[in-house]
Amino acid sequence: MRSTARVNTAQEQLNWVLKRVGPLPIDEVAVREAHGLTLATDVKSPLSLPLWDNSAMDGYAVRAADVADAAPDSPMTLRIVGEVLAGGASDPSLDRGDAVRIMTGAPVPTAADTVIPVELTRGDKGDGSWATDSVVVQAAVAVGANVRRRGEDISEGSVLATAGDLLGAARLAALAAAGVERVLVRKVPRVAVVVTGSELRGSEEPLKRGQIPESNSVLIAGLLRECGVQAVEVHHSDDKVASLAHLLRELGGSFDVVMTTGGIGPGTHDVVRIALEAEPAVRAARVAVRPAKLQCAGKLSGGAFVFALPGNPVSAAVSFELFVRPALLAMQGRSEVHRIPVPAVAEADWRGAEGRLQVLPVVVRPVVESGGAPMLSCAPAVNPRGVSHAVGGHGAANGYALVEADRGDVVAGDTVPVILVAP
Ligand SMILES: Nc1nc2c(c(=O)[nH]1)N[C@H]1C(S)=C(S)[C@@H](COP(=O)(O)OP(=O)(O)OC[C@H]3O[C@@H](n4cnc5c(N)ncnc54)[C@H](O)[C@@H]3O)O[C@H]1N2
Ligand code: MOO
Repeated sequence: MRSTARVNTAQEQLNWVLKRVGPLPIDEVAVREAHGLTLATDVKSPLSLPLWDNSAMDGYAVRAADVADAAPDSPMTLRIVGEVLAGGASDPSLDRGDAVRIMTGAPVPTAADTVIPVELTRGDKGDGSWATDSVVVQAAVAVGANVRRRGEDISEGSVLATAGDLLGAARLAALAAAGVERVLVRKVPRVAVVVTGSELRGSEEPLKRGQIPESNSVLIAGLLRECGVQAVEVHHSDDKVASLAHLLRELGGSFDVVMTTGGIGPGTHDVVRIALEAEPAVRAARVAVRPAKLQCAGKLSGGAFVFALPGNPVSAAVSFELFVRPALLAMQGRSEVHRIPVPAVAEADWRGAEGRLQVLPVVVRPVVESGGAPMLSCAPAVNPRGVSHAVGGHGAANGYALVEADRGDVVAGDTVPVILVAP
């Protein structure tokens, strides 16, 4: 492992990481199994949506010209010559003065051009009731009213989804509606997480002096799920350099990404840093960001990309947000790997990070100033003087305020960029 001589900016560190990761191979999966995956190719719609002209209302399919003179004082009576239900394949013909009962979603007969909702007609039992043999229309209707035209939503052959799209519920429904059964997606990285620290108590063990409950694996596994990595293998290292180095070698050969937390400081027992010293393509960097200034990342000899994150829980979370999340999305071939900062009004004063990008966990909420436009406000979720260990307050944060290195302190009422990170 080598160490950077100078302090990098967060952007430089991110660029360094992104240069060393690329999209994983492609898999073919059923649309119904593809939720949360990333599309690997553009998909053109094999069908037009709607597939054919169909009714937007329960009512009568007519020729608008036949009822052009209808009015409350000169109603017109139409002869009912058929009925089409949703799913019905019939195409009844209409002569002048004919109507066909039609239900929402049913194909509009070729000979009709307009649908009159049943509420606007008089039937067997008066206004708005259904008619058996003839129906009375008391108003003219515009040609094409209540007809959903073939292809008005999506035309056959047009691009329905683009390589790099996250396949969320709406996108998958669009593909399913267009008759797409299978899609090509990027493989999801296989990720192993190793937590280190002899002070960490496993679940259900009693707490002795000096011990704390282990929480970083819960944090990291959750953050991984939030960027598409569902299956995560978690290891608890015993804090011996030799066994950790052995574990990292093993995991490095069978995973795409290995993440560790803790043990990268300059301390005498910072075993991750020591274990990674033998890895030539891993780099220890000091980054001008607060928290999360210590970053070790790079390619393990076995092939996996390693992120050795600081042990402090909020530092680990911020490292994940700044460097790991974009890399994992890039590996999945996602077209957009960055979050979009939005402006929010600071609810309190706080000290900036003097020469470092401050990434402060905040609670972001919508506010409506009297008479003004609605906007967002943000309040520190943790004490800005001691962020990196404040795992409790961090739990309430739904975003991070990004205060640039040269900006100085923040004063209540200032506008600051925030990124929203809640799932
Ligand atoms: N002399 C210096 N000391 C420290 C420096 C420095 O530059 N010079 N940097 C500080 C910063 S910044 C950080 S961040 C930490 C990095 O330390 P490590 O990555 O070695 O982390 P640990 O010492 O192992 O742990 C730090 C802290 O986090 C708690 N922790 C660790 N793992 C977990 C876990 N899985 N679940 C919950 N909590 C965890 C651990 O108990 C410590 O309190 O170094 C500073 N020191
Ligand atoms: O810089 Mo450490 O990595 O914040 O808490």
